Amino acid sequence: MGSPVKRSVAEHQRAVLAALEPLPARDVPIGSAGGAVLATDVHSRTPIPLFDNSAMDGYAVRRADLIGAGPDHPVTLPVIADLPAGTSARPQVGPGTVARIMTGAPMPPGADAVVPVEDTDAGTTTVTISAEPAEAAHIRRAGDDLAPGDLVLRAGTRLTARHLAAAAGAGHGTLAVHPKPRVAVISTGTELVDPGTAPAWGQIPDSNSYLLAQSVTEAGGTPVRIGAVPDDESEFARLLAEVSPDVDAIVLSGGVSVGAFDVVKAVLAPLPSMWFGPLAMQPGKPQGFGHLADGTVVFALPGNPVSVYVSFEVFVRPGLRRLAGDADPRPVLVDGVAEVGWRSPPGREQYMPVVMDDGAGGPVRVRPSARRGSGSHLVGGLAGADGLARVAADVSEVRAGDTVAVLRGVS
Ligand SMILES: Nc1nc2c(c(=O)[nH]1)N[C@H]1C(S)=C(S)[C@@H](COP(=O)(O)OP(=O)(O)OC[C@H]3O[C@@H](n4cnc5c(N)ncnc54)[C@H](O)[C@@H]3O)O[C@H]1N2
Ligand code: MOO
Repeated sequence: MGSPVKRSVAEHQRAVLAALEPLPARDVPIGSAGGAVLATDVHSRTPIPLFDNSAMDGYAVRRADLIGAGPDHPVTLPVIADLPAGTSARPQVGPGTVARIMTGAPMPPGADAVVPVEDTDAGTTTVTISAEPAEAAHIRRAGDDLAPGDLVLRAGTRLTARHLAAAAGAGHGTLAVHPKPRVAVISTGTELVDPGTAPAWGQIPDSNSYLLAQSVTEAGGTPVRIGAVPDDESEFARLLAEVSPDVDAIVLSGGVSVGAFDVVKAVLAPLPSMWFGPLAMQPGKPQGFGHLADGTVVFALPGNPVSVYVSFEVFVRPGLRRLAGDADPRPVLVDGVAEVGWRSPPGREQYMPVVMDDGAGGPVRVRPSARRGSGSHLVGGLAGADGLARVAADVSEVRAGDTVAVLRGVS
């Protein structure tokens, strides 16, 4: 049995992204659009502000009535209306009169400035004003911010709180977004038990389905955690058929290597739409990717927990972000300086879980987070990892002081 040629990490990442397209856009209420990627440009439907309005609680006045007013020359005028924010009244403010006005209320016709209440005696039938307002004082003009038709948000924006506020202010109750991918998570392995239950001899807790479900959430998807299933081919095939109509993607762990009971490979490798093969990567060597006959995307990851974490960050997260509409979902790496040295297997691109020390303004410093390095079974050490240091396939040893590329994890 010879070793098949290994695909590089970059080739596999390209193959994954090339096979995926953003999910078709749909209109959703803006209250549900947070975190999604906008599918179309959004323009303002109205001017912002919508109408000239007061920036202060005070009095809408005709400035000409108050030329020369001051503490030593107070001017007393009748109050002809009371205008709270939200009023539909539009009283005419004639010469020698004022209207009491609150912040956000529309400026009444005839008035051309606002005097803050602090510069008055706060009267309600007549008011004594002891300041001369500047021209157009404390008026917020219609369209100061945006004119109708102005661009508010660009297609491709991942919507955050401030984007939603701008869209709402511009008159939009719904937005066209790429939906969040729904992603089923299934762990395969007869040895797996639910965490917290006592494992019998030979059994271990299923950690992968929890890692993957939470990773899907953190990547902006909606996880459907099925949990652990035994290595039974017909049961596994039935489960896939049952789950796939309800989801956009399925992330599997385990059963993709060359073992005698590798159920994922046994059931899926015969499909022409699935690719299986070794990657020149450590950890994460055996992988599968493709889709089921109904189009559901499948990521088949190796079972070792660190391999699952690394494979998610390098392939699955970018893939899910592509489904979610991100134009360039490839991971962003930063430079880090190795605090200690470690070994890397020749011919495989290594992803070493590392602690990242951001330092005080200096370069990021990194060191392996697990006592025993990048072993793919070291699930305990994952908890201390802030990111993954990438070591090129042709490098067999990282020395203290070397610069490595680091993929920062979700914190
Ligand atoms: N003869 C060979 N054996 C192996 C090779 C190889 O090239 N030749 N590759 C090794 C590498 S590298 C990896 S990675 C694993 C991948 O194997 P599988 O994807 O088939 O995974 P399993 O055998 O099902 O499990 C591997 C390991 O991970 C544990 N595991 C599985 N699922 C979970 C889970 N949900 N939670 C926690 N731990 C899990 C499982 O018990 C095994 O210890 O193959 C190597 N072997
Ligand atoms: O590829 Mo395996 O994930 O190295 O342990």
